[in-house]
Amino acid sequence: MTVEKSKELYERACSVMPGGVNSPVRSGKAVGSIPVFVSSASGAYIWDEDGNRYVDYVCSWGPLILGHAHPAVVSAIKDVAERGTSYGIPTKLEVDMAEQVVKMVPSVEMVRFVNSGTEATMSALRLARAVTGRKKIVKFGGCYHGHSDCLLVSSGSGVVTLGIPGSPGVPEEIVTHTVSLPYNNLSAVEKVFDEMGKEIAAVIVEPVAGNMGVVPPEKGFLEGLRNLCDRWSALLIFDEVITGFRLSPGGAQRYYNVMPDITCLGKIIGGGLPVGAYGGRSEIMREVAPSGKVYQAGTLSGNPLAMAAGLATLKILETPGFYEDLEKKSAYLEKGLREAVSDAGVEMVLQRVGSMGCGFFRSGAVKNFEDAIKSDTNAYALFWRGMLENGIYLAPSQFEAFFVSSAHSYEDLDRTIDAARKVLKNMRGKKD
Ligand SMILES: Cc1ncc(COP(=O)(O)O)c(C=O)c1O
Ligand SMILES: N[C@H](C=O)CCC(=O)O
Repeated sequence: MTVEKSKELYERACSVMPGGVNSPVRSGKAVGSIPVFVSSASGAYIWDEDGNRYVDYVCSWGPLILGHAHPAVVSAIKDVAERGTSYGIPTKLEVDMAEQVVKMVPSVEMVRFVNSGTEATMSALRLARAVTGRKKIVKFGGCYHGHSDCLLVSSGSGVVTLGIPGSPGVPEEIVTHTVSLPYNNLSAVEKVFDEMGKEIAAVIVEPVAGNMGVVPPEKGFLEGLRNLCDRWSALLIFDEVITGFRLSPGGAQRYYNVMPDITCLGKIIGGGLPVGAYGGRSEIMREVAPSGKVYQAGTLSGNPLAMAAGLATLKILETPGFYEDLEKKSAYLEKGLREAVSDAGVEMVLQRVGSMGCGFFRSGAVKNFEDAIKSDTNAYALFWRGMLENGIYLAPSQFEAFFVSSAHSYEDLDRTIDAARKVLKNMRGKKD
């Protein structure tokens, strides 16, 4: 396998873009590689500039639950593009899309579309602070909610992958109102509420953590957060940027049957185009300008191409049996990988919820960030490079998820399991 063209592009990229990429997680730094440069994609596959084909489990970091270039999504985008790409004036598509989201996500009665998950969480927090008249927010170590200042504390995703402790440029005064606690530790949350409950505006949580690898909520954790927020009149924000429309048509809130006050959405809602959204009960959402005073705006918000791609995607997700099929495929992959791990005698813990999962190179279940960072990242790097050589594209970080899409065939899954078996066997006793 040659990646000469990717190498050339990477050299050019590094002289004109920081680190050669437009988002840090794309860099292969953490796995001792250069990034491969993609030239095209279809279904479960991506092709790089050198013509190598890979089965893709990054799926654009989650949005592509239908796989790449799904015909219905492409056709919706083409159809709209021919009539204009942006107006900055309301469209019927935005109304259709908002109605669709309200129909699918149980706790959302009104929604505002933005352009990214970062905007969604940032705006949700502003709204929560305005509604409660309080300043403090509680988040959890290893959860990632985008890169807005007050949320870049004990963050997952690229922040942990690249070993960045916080971020220079974020003033201390801004993060003094952010309290970070261990995921799945309800008594730590209780303690903080006992100390400063009347100052806490909101608790923001990834209902399944997907940015420190994949860490499911322990039984009672989400319910406990709901109860504490109710007791102290704080708002519960579910950051469903990853889990929204992935775990069920109604996201993690439907999957676990725990309702937040505000839901942040992104990724799948845009069908592969840049969209985010935040929504909740009408009485809360009416506080957003122009019906209320909480300011939040966007030149391209509700962009017709993005609305069309999102709507086409969400409609397909309503097909009866869609999530059952995805679960079967994901369980098949998990079973095959478990067998490969056990046959190879390598220490790897597989954690999966629905079609998102990850393998931590360590022993024992991972319940929080502390556990996750004890993984052997050198072993992951070795595994990643081996899988790439065998035509399987995984996230270039131990602390990200793999995603199964409806486009992955059982043949693709078998190919992945065979590759893992071969790579893991070769790894025994070897480290970076
Ligand atoms: C849970 C979660 N929240 C928020 C974000 C931020 O979204 P975006 O990258 O679209 O700004 C991400 C991913 O990046 C995410 O995984
Ligand atoms: N883990 C991030 C989102 O889920 C990865 C996306 C990015 O930051 O580029």
